Amino acid sequence: MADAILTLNAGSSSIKFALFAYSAAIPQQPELVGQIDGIGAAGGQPAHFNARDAARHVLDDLDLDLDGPTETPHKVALHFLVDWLHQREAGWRIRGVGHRVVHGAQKFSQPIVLDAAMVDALRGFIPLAPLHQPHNLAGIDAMTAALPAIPQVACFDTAFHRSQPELAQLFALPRAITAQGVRRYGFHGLSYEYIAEVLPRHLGPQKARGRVIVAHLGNGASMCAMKDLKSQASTMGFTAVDGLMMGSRTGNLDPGVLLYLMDYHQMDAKALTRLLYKESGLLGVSGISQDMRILLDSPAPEAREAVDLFCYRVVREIGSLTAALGGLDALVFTGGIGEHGAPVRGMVCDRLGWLGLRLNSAANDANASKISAADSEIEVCVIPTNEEWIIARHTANLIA
Ligand SMILES: Nc1ncnc2c1ncn2[C@@H]1O[C@H](COP(=O)(O)OP(=O)(O)O)[C@@H](O)[C@H]1O
Ligand SMILES: CC(=O)OP(=O)(O)O
Ligand SMILES: [Mg+2]
Repeated sequence: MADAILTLNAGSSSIKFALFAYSAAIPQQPELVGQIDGIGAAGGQPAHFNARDAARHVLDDLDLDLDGPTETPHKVALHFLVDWLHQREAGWRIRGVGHRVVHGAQKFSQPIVLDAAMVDALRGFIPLAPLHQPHNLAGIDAMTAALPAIPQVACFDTAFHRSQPELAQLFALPRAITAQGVRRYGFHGLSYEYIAEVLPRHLGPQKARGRVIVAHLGNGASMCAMKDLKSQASTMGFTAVDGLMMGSRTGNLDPGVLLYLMDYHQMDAKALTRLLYKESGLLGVSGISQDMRILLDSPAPEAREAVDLFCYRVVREIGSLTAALGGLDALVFTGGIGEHGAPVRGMVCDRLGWLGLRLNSAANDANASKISAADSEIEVCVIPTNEEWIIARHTANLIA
């Protein structure tokens, strides 16, 4: 039996997992990788499970009915996954489980080995990330129950941003509220940590340490301004609803809109949470879907407007982050939309000619790793992210 590290990334509508061979240097490619997505989808749509081996051969691909009499769809999905892994992991001995945990607040700026007190502390951050933290914790609970003797490690989405200058983390609130931890945290840190690690290979060591914006455009979307491969600023703030427009989240919003909805539409915190996180973004503006692929294929003007607004907001925030960095040397696209959405990258880059950015359209259409033209003043890259590998490596280091 060979030793392995299991990683779990339990998101708002999906659970991603990967199994890595455990060695002194964890390989970037997992032995087993898969996901359950479409968890809790509207209209009774089934969830979907897919798993592939190291050669990317499909091991299983099936619809899942997660409706249970008592348990939430996420919990049913986790039970399915634990059973499936039990059957499939034959030949592997799991030595540690690494979890993506979205919020570590000010308390955690490094990955940690979990114990009961730590898990309790993480539960205290649920109000800061209502769409993510409960699912992260459900994943930790399920794996602790299934593998009680195996160390569980939490890797935080917020940790990478703790290097930001104080001004980038502050809201213009009274000090007493700031002191309670109401500050800008930033998320998708495991993805940015991966990009920072591989960036010198793409840009060369010198430019990689320059002024770089990384656009992580997935279902959740944010951008990170980096210098010296460290986070200087991010579009996400106190929670993962801030910044860019997302699949079903608003991104930044005039706080006056919330006051208006509370005062004149009697919406309470629960109703506003649903509105801001689940009913807005690409889904709310298009009225069709939160899936960028569906909107790009749709002839409906509302779909077009949703995509246009998404790109416009990315461009506006690139302007803001460029100002924070004092200029721009390179732009990196990652995440599902960033890696595969050539039309989105094209629309964003076409609006950045004022920065001296020139796109190589053929390279962009081919999802090439470098998509800027030879005469572009800004180098533009597409780099597939690998949050799972970052989690596996931290886990291996901590349990060694
Ligand atoms: N070929 C594609 N073109 C455009 N968008 C795509 C493509 N493939 C995936 N996406 C989009 O990527 C998003 C999901 O990104 P992903 O990073 O997997 O999300 P998350 O990890 O946040 O669940 C969806 O909006 C999906 O439509
Ligand atoms: C923090 C966040 O938005 O995560 P995700 O993209 O997985 O929804
Ligand atoms: Mg993601």
